[in-house]
Amino acid sequence: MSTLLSVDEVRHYILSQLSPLPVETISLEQAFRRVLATPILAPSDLPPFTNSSVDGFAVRALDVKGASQLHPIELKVFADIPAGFSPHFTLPPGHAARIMTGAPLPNGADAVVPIENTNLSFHDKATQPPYSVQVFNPVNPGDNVRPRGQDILRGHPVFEPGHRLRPQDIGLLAALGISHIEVYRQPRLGIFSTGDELIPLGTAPIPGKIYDSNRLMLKMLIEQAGGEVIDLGIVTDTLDNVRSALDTARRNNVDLVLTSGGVSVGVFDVVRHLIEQEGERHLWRVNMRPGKPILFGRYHEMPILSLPGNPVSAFVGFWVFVRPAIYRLAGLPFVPPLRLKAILEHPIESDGRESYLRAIVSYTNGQRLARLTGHQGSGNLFGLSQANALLIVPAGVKSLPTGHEVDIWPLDDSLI
Ligand SMILES: Nc1nc2c(c(=O)[nH]1)N[C@H]1C(S)=C(S)[C@@H](COP(=O)(O)OP(=O)(O)OC[C@H]3O[C@@H](n4cnc5c(N)ncnc54)[C@H](O)[C@@H]3O)O[C@H]1N2
Ligand code: MOO
Repeated sequence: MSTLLSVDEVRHYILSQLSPLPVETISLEQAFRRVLATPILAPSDLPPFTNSSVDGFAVRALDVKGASQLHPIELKVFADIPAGFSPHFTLPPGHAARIMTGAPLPNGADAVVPIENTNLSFHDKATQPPYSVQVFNPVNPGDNVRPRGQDILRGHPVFEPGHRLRPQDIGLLAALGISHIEVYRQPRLGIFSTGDELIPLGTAPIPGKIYDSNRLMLKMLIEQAGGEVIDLGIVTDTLDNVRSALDTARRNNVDLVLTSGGVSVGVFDVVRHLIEQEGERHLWRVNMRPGKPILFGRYHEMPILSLPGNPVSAFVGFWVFVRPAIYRLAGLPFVPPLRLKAILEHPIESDGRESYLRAIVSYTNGQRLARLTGHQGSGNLFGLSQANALLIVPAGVKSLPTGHEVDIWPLDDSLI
């Protein structure tokens, strides 16, 4: 048997064949999970003006020096500053201005006394400001004041290119008044499943046939990774049908085609045959379990990544190769997936390929413990669904004893 390529070699090669997609301008409304293509510098200070962090009275700190519960200091209330109002006056010495949280501090004032430290209670918005206020506590200059630019100064870098926008980032850009941004175009992936045995969901069971589970799973995985899906359905095992699906993908200008099934050594493994005869097969078969017969190539320039039909092989192949490929197209830098350590609860046998086994990892006495879920056959989706991590056995290793420390990939956030 020819030597199999290593997982790292294959991933490296696939990434070298793909580049970030062209840049487009979109509105911030559409920006969730999109990847910035240009740096963003703060166009203005944030907050844009010095303002109060409490509801209370803006004062000159010197005026309330020595104030106490027994000896309050009384100040005349000069004005009212509701949020949204811009005060065009200077607070005269010996005076206070009623101010609401977020409202601009008037010139002359250098601190705010919270309403709780005065003889007054909360007023509703419509209430006229009182004639005077008694202050029970002193304040230092700057107390309860949020200076202009405290959060970020104009011209300061906010985000670098390659940053994927989260809700809080979008909130920040909105606060800065940025309504449009330049991002990499979202990767568009065409997907289809191959196999004469496949029937679509919603049809009655037929002897010898199985439901096409890969397409739905891969569709969700693509969307989770930030890609857009062009669903090309189920394709039966003929060269004509596979060619026609690939041509449809080309017409839809997909950035990458993802297929499942038909890449092993069977007579009906038509995806591989078609790519070998009418496209370019760049690589095939990786030293990995499950997922060995993965194929990468091109069909009339269009990159194609073909995953094995076994559902767990398709899932693992996606995690190991397709997700990084989508990230590359999306303009994200390659970051190796987060690996954590766990201790084996039982011995493990492997076949020497780099293995991604389905595991349940739990915390006991501050340690992560790992055990395998059910039968590890690459067709067994239940075992995958039970797992909260993939347990990685390195290439060349055939057995690991109880207590051995292994690497795991969390499949959900509960382990992080
Ligand atoms: N003689 C050999 N046979 C096989 C080898 C080998 O090296 N020598 N490799 C095995 C390995 S490893 C894998 S993985 C599979 C992959 O084969 P294919 O990619 O060609 O996939 P299929 O044969 O089409 O299907 C495999 C398996 O998966 C089921 N399947 C396919 N598509 C779907 C789908 N969309 N949803 C659910 N299940 C699907 C299919 O019915 C088969 O059971 O080859 C081994 N054989
Ligand atoms: O590589 Mo296959 O994916 O072992 O099942």
